[in-house]
Amino acid sequence: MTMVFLNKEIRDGDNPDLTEERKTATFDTNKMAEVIYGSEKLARRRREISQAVSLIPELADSKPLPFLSRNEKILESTRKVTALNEHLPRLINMNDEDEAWHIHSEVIGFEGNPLALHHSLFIPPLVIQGSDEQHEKWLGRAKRREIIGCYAQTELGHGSNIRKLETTATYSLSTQEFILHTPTINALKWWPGALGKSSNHAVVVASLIIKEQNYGPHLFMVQIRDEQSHEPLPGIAVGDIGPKMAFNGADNGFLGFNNFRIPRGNLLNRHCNVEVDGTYVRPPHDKMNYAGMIRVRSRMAAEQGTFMAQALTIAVRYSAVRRQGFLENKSQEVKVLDYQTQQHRLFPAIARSYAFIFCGFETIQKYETLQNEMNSGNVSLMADLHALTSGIKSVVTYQTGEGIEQARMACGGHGYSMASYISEIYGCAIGGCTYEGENMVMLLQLARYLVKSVELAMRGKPGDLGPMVAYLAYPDIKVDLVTGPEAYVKMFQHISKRQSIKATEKFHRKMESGVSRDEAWNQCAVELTRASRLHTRLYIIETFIRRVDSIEDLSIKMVLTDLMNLHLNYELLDVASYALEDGFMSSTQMGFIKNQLYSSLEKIRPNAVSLVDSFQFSDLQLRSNLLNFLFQVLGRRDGHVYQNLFEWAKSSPLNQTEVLPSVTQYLKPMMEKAKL
Ligand SMILES: CC/C=C\C/C=C\C/C=C\C/C=C\C/C=C\C/C=C/C(=O)SCCNC(=O)CCNC(=O)[C@H](O)C(C)(C)COP(=O)(O)OP(=O)(O)OC[C@H]1O[C@@H](n2cnc3c(N)ncnc32)[C@H](O)[C@@H]1OP(=O)(O)O
Ligand SMILES: Cc1cc2nc3c(=O)[nH]c(=O)nc-3n(C[C@H](O)[C@H](O)[C@H](O)COP(=O)(O)OP(=O)(O)OC[C@H]3O[C@@H](n4cnc5c(N)ncnc54)[C@H](O)[C@@H]3O)c2cc1C
Repeated sequence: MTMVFLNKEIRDGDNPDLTEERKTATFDTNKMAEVIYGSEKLARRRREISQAVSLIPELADSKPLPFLSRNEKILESTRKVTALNEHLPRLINMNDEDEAWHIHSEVIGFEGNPLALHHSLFIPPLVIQGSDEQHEKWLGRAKRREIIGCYAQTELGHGSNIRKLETTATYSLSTQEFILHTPTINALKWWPGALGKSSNHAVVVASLIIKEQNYGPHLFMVQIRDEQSHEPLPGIAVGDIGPKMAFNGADNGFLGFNNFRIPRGNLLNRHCNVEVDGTYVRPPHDKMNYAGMIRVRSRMAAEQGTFMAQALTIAVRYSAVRRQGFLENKSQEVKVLDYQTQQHRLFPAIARSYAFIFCGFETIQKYETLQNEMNSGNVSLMADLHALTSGIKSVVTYQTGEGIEQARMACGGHGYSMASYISEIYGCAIGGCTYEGENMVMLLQLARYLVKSVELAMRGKPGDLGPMVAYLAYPDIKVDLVTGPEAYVKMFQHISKRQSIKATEKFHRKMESGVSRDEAWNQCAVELTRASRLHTRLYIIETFIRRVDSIEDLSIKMVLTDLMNLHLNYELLDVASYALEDGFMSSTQMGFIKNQLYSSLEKIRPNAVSLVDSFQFSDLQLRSNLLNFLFQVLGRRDGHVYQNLFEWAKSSPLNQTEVLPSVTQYLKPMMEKAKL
């Protein structure tokens, strides 16, 4: 039975420790979900979709994935994604990307699947870079899933430095074709998700060569497999790159071309073109072909925020049912969630999840504005958004990795078991530190922008600074943190500005001493990446404050203010040395920040479980359901972890027989031999 108690859903038969937590919450989790996901409708749709999915047995896992071989994982993820394909039109609005993302992550989970990249990396570049005629030819087919595609950019020898990609697309004047070629082993495409065994099409990034001149990376639509037999087309070598740290339900692949010909019309040519006579038509921005990467990076804050939120949902629920050790009362052991160290481990990460999701939605909107502007020929926003998303991508992926690892440790030994599901989430999330631009490389992209901005400010041209970096020209006026969030922002601005200036000055000094520009840059790179991180963390703080300010519901605003204060104090404490160094922050202020942090932990404690419940991940999504098979169990909404852990262990294939061949073949003979 389900009853509503103080606006909170309490279910009969749940672990009483979790029920007690849900009763103490001061807010309604449905209302919080509306704030997290942006509207009542979006939050409600997620619940409706989860509910509908839970009634379709074939969408549940038929086996626990950690017990499967790689082939079985791929078969199972493909079974689910194709079954889902059949149900999709009934379950979601097919034009709504958020609904599509939600239902896929719910059904497929983190292991990846052969269609994951089709929607996130194959269709979007086709939309962004393809002309209307090309949309007509391929987009409908792709959307209907008549063809399956991937995004093939990275090569064995080059991923970060895409100007040096070795795959060539040489224009043949005589046949009006492009000839795709892989001149060396290093030039093999390497890593693209779903390329290895599943895709029959790829958006391939290759260096465009016309009359022996290299025009740099361009995007081409390439059919790589026969649509009937699924065999690679002649001139194509393609396969799987083997098991990875995660995403083992997906077939990341390699791809090589042996003078493989494609029609001239396969260059994605909305913004650039090669005419019949070989004349190259330039795009309106040099880096137009990189626009798709900005798009993916702009989505990563919200995405990573939800990855971390899933790990935290598991860890916080478990911490509320796990009892170990004593506080004052020696007759009953305490919930581990009552330990200050446990709270310090988990609550700042909850705050970051909220912060990343809020920041993520703002960034996605910024990208949509950019996309509309680009469509009408205005590319002036590209540089700003490239810098911003480069920083956000790097900071959120790193901090998400930290947060998930804390969640794992917070679950003690059971966190280390695959029954927790946390290792799978971790493996997937930290991939984000590398994919879509290695973090250091992207931080250095933002640093270019910061250095230029500092130079403008130094040259007395603060009016030329965009709103994102206007603070670099602000005067240093000491602040009293007691006055609230704005003072924290000013303190952070000082820290970030000082680091950007220090790094820029060091860079200038190096060049003045005769070191070349590139070498000077490299000698300052650590300081430059520090500046980028500080700038990005400041931006995330500002978006958090903006979001909380905009909330009208008082009960929600109060708990989010507690979470925001925790975030402000945690972030500032983490970077305080920068402000202590130049005396901008006093040791008294430092003590104040620490005390505020500890008091925030206490304030959040009664709301901790409801703060993670508010993300409204279903048990299926956390792989904690027992729908029609035993699966990961630690984050279950009902909190019954122990009996389900035992069931999980019993379902291990190793336990299907009492005596394993390893014993009969090796251990027994060894022991027998020892007796002689
Ligand atoms: C449906 C879902 C199902 C289930 C869901 C459940 C679970 C799964 C969840 C998630 C998983 C999802 C997806 C799968 C995972 C992975 C997919 C991964 C895909 C990839 O990785 S694709 C490959 C990505 N590769 C990269 O990002 C490469 C990085 N490198 C670069 O971008 C460039 O090389 C770099 C570093 C920018 C340098 O380029 P270049 O050398 O050309 O430029 P310069 O450095 O010289 O700079 C010159 C100038 O140009 C400016 N600039 C650079 N880039 C841009 C840009 N994009 N826009 C605007 N301007 C740009 C730069 O700032 C310089 O300006 P300046 O001269 O300073 O003014
Ligand atoms: C899970 C996963 C999925 C992926 N999916 C796809 C996909 O679908 N399609 C696709 O095309 N690619 C994909 N990739 C590839 C990915 O985009 C690249 O691996 C990534 O861009 C990093 O490039 P790299 O491997 O060349 O790293 P490298 O650049 O070789 O990095 C190695 C080290 O060198 C450092 N480094 C490199 N250049 C610089 C520099 N200029 N300054 C300072 N340090 C530097 C880096 O910081 C890093 O520490 C995927 C990768 C992963 C892990």
